[in-house]
Amino acid sequence: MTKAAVMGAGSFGTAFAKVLCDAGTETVIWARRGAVAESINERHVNPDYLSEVVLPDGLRATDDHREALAGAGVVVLAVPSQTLRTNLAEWAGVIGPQATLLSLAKGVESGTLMRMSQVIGEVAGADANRIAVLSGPNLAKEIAQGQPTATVIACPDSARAIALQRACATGYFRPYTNTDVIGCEIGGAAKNVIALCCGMAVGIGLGENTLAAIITRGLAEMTRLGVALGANAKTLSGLAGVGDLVATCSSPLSRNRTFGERLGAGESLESAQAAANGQVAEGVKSCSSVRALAQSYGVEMPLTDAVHRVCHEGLTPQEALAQLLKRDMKPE
Ligand SMILES: NC(=O)c1ccc[n+]([C@@H]2O[C@H](COP(=O)([O-])OP(=O)(O)OC[C@H]3O[C@@H](n4cnc5c(N)ncnc54)[C@H](O)[C@@H]3O)[C@@H](O)[C@H]2O)c1
Ligand SMILES: O=P(O)(O)OC[C@H](O)CO
Repeated sequence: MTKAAVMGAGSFGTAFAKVLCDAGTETVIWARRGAVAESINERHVNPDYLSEVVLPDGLRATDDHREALAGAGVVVLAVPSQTLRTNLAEWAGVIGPQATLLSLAKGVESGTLMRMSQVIGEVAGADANRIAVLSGPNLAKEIAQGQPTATVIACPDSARAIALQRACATGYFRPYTNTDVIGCEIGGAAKNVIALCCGMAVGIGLGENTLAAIITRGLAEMTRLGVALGANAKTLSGLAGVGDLVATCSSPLSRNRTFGERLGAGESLESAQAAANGQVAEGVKSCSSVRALAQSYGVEMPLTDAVHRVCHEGLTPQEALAQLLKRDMKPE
């Protein structure tokens, strides 16, 4: 049976490692800190993330990446998108030549404007058929509690996608397959930015009409970008697009929405960052890379542009909102 190595013991790495174990897949999780690995092995608890969840007895943990990766047929990359390149560079030499690389990260790399599958291909020297991405409405805490959840596993090689689907399907976790890696990745990266925007609206004190408008127009702009990059528009209207957009924009569990809410309520970027307690709100960096990617393809993304200007150019959320409403009238 295939062994899976989950590289990263943050919220989603921990929740997904539990899913793999519950699906009957032999799983080892790599944690940066030895104390975290020790706690998972001895007390079946990750003290830093989802600490209220009891992890399966069968989940092994280590802070030694060589030990985690030895013999792994599936390597799950569960680190933030802006550190994936550096992390993977350390690990690439010991990943098996046939292993499937599954990215959980939702972001576009700053500077290179690469999607995560592109970063993985470049750093690991892996063929696109070996690289898969998982994306969908997947709030880690709800998954760890065993709440019914669906997701998408996208890989150009359908057989690998099906093998991954089998490796993580449980009574509460239902993965669908897709070959549209670009659509899934753009959905995952762009919805974090739209969730920041929704959070800002909530922080300002606005209601459901505004949120529905942001979600719907957010979907329109992320679909424009995805299609320009070669995605299938249907992917963006599925779980990895609309699904994730709705979950992230609506849930107080979302780090991106919560971060936006703090900005909307008048907190500074630094103060919102401090309150995040080291947990990643990917949209804060990806708003700039998604915006730059869109600009390079001549795609208009007014909400993403507004979020970038609030996060990085000193505009207040109220000013950004006023500017959005002043844009030229147009047909839907
Ligand atoms: N949390 C969720 O609900 C969720 C769901 C779906 C997808 N994701 C995506 O999964 C990815 C990982 O998210 P997460 O929630 O596990 O994040 P997190 O902040 O909870 O954890 C990040 C993990 O990466 C590790 N790490 C390794 N190298 C690092 C470095 N140089 N800097 C910072 N951290 C480093 C940290 O130790 C930690 O274990 C993100 O791209 C996120 O968008 C998260
Ligand atoms: O907590 P967030 O905002 O990173 O969102 C988590 C997941 O991506 C939701 O699908």
